[in-house]
Formats: sequence, structure tokens, C-alpha cells
Amino acid sequence: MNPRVITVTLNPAIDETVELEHLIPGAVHRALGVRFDAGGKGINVAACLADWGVPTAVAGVLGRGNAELFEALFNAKHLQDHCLRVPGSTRTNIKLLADDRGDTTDINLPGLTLAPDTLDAVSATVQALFAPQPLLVLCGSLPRGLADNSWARLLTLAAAHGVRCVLDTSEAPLAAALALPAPQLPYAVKPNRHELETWAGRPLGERGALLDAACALQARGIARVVVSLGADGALFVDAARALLARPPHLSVGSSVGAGDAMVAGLCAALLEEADLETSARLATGFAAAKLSRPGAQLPAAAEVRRLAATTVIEAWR
Ligand SMILES: Nc1ncnc2c1ncn2[C@@H]1O[C@H](COP(=O)(O)OP(=O)(O)OP(=O)(O)O)[C@@H](O)[C@H]1O
Ligand SMILES: O=P(O)(O)OC[C@@]1(O)O[C@H](CO)[C@@H](O)[C@@H]1O
Repeated sequence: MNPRVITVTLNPAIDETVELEHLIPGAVHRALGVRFDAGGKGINVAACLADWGVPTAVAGVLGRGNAELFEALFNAKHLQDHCLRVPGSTRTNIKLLADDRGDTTDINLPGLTLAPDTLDAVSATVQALFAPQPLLVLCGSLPRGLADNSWARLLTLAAAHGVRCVLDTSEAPLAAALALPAPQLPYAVKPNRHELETWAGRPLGERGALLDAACALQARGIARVVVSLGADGALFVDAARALLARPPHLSVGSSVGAGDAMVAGLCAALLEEADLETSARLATGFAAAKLSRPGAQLPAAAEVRRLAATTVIEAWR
């Protein structure tokens, strides 16, 4: 079956989540438990979309040395595997989950160093999946060896084929992508507050300042701008409206990949050509649903829909 969504992850990771009672810098900790999940932003997005029943392909790279955990996930979720195998092993990122804090401390490693021509190979693989037109989702950091404009190059390729893109990245690769001329910009972006502040070059603590930065991106030609704000919800902007979507009250198991689940929900809404409010509900429902469980997985669709329906939507003021 042709995939309706292709996600690209150029710097995947095995997430080693270590559960602690508390986290005290400099102290010796006895862990309560540990788990290993195949991750990386695009792979997490794909896993959530697969749980939602969307035929999805994964592209990008995987280190040949430890690809088994990823392959097991792809098989379990029926994800079409188009990841290029490269020499070496995919990085392991440490996620410290402290029971008394309710948040996660991330230690993300740099990852593999790729040969510069790796992007050409990934581009060719992705381009071969362009008919019929899928949604292309570009996520995460770039590994060493790839230029900061790597996502921008894939966006330019997609634009040349009329393929809509969703982008979730940070720092210089985000800046390079957002500097593209309007026709090559992604259809949607999902920075978190910190990523948007880095792009804007100023703090965005004030509601007005955050809205101005999101609207500036929208005015440049990005149809949907979503700024995720952790427990405070997310700002959703299109040409007509700006909405705050607040998740229902819930107990948080692991926040790792909540943003990726939100991107998956945004994609699911785009596939249905949903309006801004419906998109905000579904994206928040996906994120809230993921929070109850470790790894990138959604509960049954009925539970996601219940969370989407109980998401509080307000005009952003
Ligand atoms: N502690 C929380 N309580 C309730 N909802 C949360 C919480 N953390 C995240 N969310 C939901 O998940 C969405 C995405 O979270 P967040 O803003 O942390 O994304 P992110 O920074 O991209 O995360 P990551 O990089 O770990 O995927 C939020 O907009 C919100 O709807
Ligand atoms: O280093 P990047 O690419 O910015 O982020 C990688 C990462 O933190 O993103 C996912 C959560 O969003 C995790 O699975 C993974 O470890």
C-alpha cells in the first residue's frame, strides 16, 4: 500500500529511560527501572500515526550496528522501512524520569557522523515515494557531517513535486529552513517555545510576543504554525485565527515524545483537511494520550478521541 505519510529522521536514537525517585545533581542514584525504546522524532511520529491506522513509511538513516530494536518496532507497527543503513551504531539518548518532578531530563548525544553524500541517498529514497503525493514529515536534529541546510534541501525537493511538508526541528537547521522563499516553506511547523525563541532571537514569555512570532511565520507563508508549551498546552495559528489548546488534566507517565505525538495528530488532521480547531483538538488529544505511556504509542482511538473532545480551546488573547 502506498504510504500516506513519510517521516524522515536523520538523527534517530534509542531512548534509554531511567526511572529515579528523585534527581539530585552530583548524587549517586539507585534507579527504579530502565527501558529502551527505538526513537528519534520522525520515528516517534510514524509510530503514533501507525497506531492511528495511517499507512506510514519511515525514511532517514539507521546505524547498521544496532538496527534490530528499530526493525522490531517497524514490524510491530507495520511501518514501511526505507531507512538507509549506515556504518556504526545509532546513538542512545538518556532520559531521566524523576518520580518527584513530573518532568524528564534529556541527555541527547550527538549521534553518528554521516558522509555528506548521505543526504543525496536519503533524498533519492524519499523522492521515489512521492507518487501518489504523501505528506512529508521532517523531524529532529541533524547529525554531524550533514549541513545545516539539509532539511531546507528536502523541503525544496518536496516543493518541486508539490508535496506538503511538516517540519519539527531546532536551532540552525530550523533557521535555514525558515529562511527559504515562501513557495518552499513547509505547510506546517511545530517549534516548542524554546525553539521559537532561539529562532526569533528574543524571549517570548509574553503572550503577545509569542503570538507575534508565530504570526510572523504564518505571514511568511506557513499555513499552520503550532507552538507547543508543555503542560500549558499549545498555540495554533492559521491565516484567520489563533487558538490556545489546553490538554485535559491527566497523570503524566513520560513526557518524552509528547511533541512528536502532537505532530502526528497534526498530520492526521491535515490528512482529513480539518479546520484549525479540529486540528488543535486532535493534535492535543494525541499528545495527551501519549503522556500516559512510555515510548511512542497511543492508546485505542476512542481514548484519543475522548481526550481530543475534552481539550479546552480558547481564542489566544
Ligand atoms: N506535563 C504535561 N501535562 C499536560 N500536557 C502536556 C505536558 N507535557 C506536554 N503536554 C502536551 O504535549 C504537547 C507537546 O509537549 P511539549 O511542548 O513538551 O513538546 P516538545 O517540547 O516538542 O517535546 P518533545 O521534544 O519531548 O517531544 C503540549 O503542547 C501539551 O499539549
Ligand atoms: O536530538 P533531537 O533529534 O532533537 O531529539 C531526539 C529525541 O529527544 O527526540 C525524541 C523525543 O521528541 C526522542 O525519541 C529522542 O531522543
